Amino acid sequence: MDSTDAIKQLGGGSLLIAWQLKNKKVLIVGGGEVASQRIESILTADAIITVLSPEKGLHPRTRRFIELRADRITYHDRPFQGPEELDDKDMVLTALDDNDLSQRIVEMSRERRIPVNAADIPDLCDFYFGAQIRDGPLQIMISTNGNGPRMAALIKGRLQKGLSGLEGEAITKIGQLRNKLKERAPGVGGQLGKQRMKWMTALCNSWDMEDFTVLDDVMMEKMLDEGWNKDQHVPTVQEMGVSRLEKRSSHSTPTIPYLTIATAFLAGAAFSATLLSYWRRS
Ligand SMILES: C[C@@]1(CC(=O)O)C2=NC(=C\c3[nH]c(c(CCC(=O)O)c3CC(=O)O)Cc3[nH]c(c(CC(=O)O)c3CCC(=O)O)/C=C3\N/C(=C\2)[C@@H](CCC(=O)O)[C@]3(C)CC(=O)O)/[C@H]1CCC(=O)O
Ligand SMILES: NC(=O)c1ccc[n+]([C@@H]2O[C@H](COP(=O)([O-])OP(=O)(O)OC[C@H]3O[C@@H](n4cnc5c(N)ncnc54)[C@H](O)[C@@H]3O)[C@@H](O)[C@H]2O)c1
Repeated sequence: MDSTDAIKQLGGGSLLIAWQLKNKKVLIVGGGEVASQRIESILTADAIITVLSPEKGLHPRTRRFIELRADRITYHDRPFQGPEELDDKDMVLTALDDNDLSQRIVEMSRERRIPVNAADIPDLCDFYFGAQIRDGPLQIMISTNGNGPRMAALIKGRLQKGLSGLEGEAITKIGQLRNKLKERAPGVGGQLGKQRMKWMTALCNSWDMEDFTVLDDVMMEKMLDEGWNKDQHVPTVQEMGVSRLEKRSSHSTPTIPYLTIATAFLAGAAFSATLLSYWRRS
């Protein structure tokens, strides 16, 4: 990537970022199907939403969001009135069947330097939405940079097939462990920061991702006591007594992924007993 040619050729894409919208004010103009998808995405990001649309144009999903999430959504049953609608807003989204109005709202937003997305005018968008895969803290966005939104949805399906469905849980556990580590080794940057990063990186690299899902509070403390606190040793799965007999292979199979040896033994014993009694009867 760092070759001269590669550096000279950088460009033509968009910046992929995880925008932090918590408690920011988002205006959505329009209440149809696309608006309902926007509301879902924006609610996920904990923003405060204002929806503007005549009541007769509301999609049933939009209606449901408005009814059920009054804590986050203010709804106005009226058409867009003018630039004052943009006062205090941190982001503006249009999802309108009126291309001219959409364009004017983009211009108004631009004058006020408010980031704006117009669902019907890609060329004027400051950012695009993408197909999303979410699993707890794991967020994957697929973007075709405006070329083929349906393709993004199809690629999402492909990627989902390759995930175990346990990644989100594993990441949650890693997040908890990182917080505990930061409590033991506080501070930003410096030598300690480097050591912390090295330990976390080595740990993440050496365990199977799914193994992290079995960690509980006690095991995390043990890992830090017997790992980090002892010369920053990276504990192995075996040292931690993590026993894994079965790994969930597909996103769509909601089986219990981990069995303790005892449970597996009991299950095995019960199976053999059933088999034996069947043989005796026949
Ligand atoms: C990914 C997704 C996310 C989301 O919307 O949340 C998304 N569109 C989705 C679906 C979808 N959209 C359309 C179809 C019909 C088939 C087709 O046209 O392909 C389908 C398929 C379907 O519904 O299955 C029609 C369409 N889309 C845009 C226009 C305007 C235009 O292009 O002029 C038109 C009318 C075109 C026309 O009139 O012909 C524009 C945009 N749509 C984007 C995102 C941005 C680019 C993202 C990217 O390139 O990756 C961008 C640029 C702006 C934006 O919206 O931010 C979501 C799938 C989510 C999922 O299923 O998981
Ligand atoms: N980006 C995407 O993913 C995507 C996908 C499909 C369609 N689109 C485009 O997005 C737009 C919206 O699609 P949709 O299916 O939600 O359309 P829709 O017809 O269901 O919704 C249009 C909404 O605009 C509202 N509206 C109209 N005039 C208004 C005004 N003056 N003030 C406030 N609200 C007003 C209506 O009440 C309605 O709720 C279309 O232009 C479509 O081409 C984008």
